[in-house]
Amino acid sequence: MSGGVDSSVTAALLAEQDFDLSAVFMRNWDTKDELGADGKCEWERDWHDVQQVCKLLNIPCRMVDLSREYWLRVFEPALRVWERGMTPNPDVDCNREIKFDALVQRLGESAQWIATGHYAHLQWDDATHRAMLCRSVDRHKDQSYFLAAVQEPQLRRFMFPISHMTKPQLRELAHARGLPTASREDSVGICFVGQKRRFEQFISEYIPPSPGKIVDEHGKVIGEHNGLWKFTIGESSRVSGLKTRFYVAKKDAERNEIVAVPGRDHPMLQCRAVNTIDWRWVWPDHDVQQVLALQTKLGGRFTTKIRHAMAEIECTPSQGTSPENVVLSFAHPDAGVAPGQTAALYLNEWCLGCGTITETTCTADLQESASSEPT
Ligand SMILES: Nc1ncnc2c1ncn2[C@@H]1O[C@H](COP(=O)(O)OP(=O)(O)OP(=O)(O)O)[C@@H](O)[C@H]1O
Repeated sequence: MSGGVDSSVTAALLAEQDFDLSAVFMRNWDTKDELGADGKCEWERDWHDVQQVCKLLNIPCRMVDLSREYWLRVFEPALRVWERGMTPNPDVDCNREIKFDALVQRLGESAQWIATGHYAHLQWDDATHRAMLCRSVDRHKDQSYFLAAVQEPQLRRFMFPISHMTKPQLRELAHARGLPTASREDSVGICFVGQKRRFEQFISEYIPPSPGKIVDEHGKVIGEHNGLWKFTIGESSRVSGLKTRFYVAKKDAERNEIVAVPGRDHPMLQCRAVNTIDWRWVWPDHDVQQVLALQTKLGGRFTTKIRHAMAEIECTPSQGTSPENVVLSFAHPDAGVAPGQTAALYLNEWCLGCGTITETTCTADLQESASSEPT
């Protein structure tokens, strides 16, 4: 339980059934001086709420400290990715490394099943008796994207009891049960950065400034920046001294340069395909050929999701130049796609796994290669 309303309702639903239940709160962050507006650490407030809910439901609860594991396996690797000018997704890594691995190891045999308040659905495949990770009923809240790097042997021990509910239904139920967390706002952003702390201020405590140039698409210097990680691809940004807004099209880590373009519709912002590596298929024996064969068998379409909040893009997966490489070609261009991000692949409702984007191909790249082809 996290202290949020989703895991509170999860516990309440299970408490009404015949389970031998106990709650676990993970403390993932150790910094004592990061206080919220009320003078309490974020995790202290969360732990307090977990205890309140458990008291009401009459279930035992305990705290486990996984801050060391979180630091080593999620936060430090993410810092290295930000430093290289790329965009990691620590929430995907947190599920893979911490909730579905370090926590499971720590609980050992003491827990036969583990339930969380994720909006995702596990369906059981009749033929193989394996769990299929699927979207939840609430499409808007669906969190299967964050679980795309967790593999089936880990997933099969989990339950997602709120997968059939929408958030408004869940809040209603929380109020009806008188849960003290019923009105708690949804958590936003990276799980360890408290809601009130701004991302930039937080990360700048860990990554030193690294000044460099901002150039336009022709390489002309138009401004300066203080660190690649402060800029997000696709984001509109002000360059001091210039009146018009610019959009970040590219971050060049070797030159420590940002390429900015003048309009949101610029061809350098329109991503048409991504090259990905480090694939984690939810069913570990899957590969590109197998998922293409699945589509032939089951029908339907492939889509990819690159950020939680982003709309899905219809795509075609194909084998890249090496066995580790998967290329996802988009049916229509999309903005704001960046190296480092996690691309999850879906076949209809089924989330098949995810890879890490190493390279993007945009409309401008395609125009360039077409114009350089011999006529
Ligand atoms: N610190 C934690 N300790 C134990 N479980 C956690 C913790 N953080 C998250 N979880 C589990 O993972 C689920 C998803 O967490 P996440 O932070 O992504 O979602 P959320 O939608 O904000 O959920 P909630 O409303 O329960 O906080 C939670 O519902 C909870 O079951």
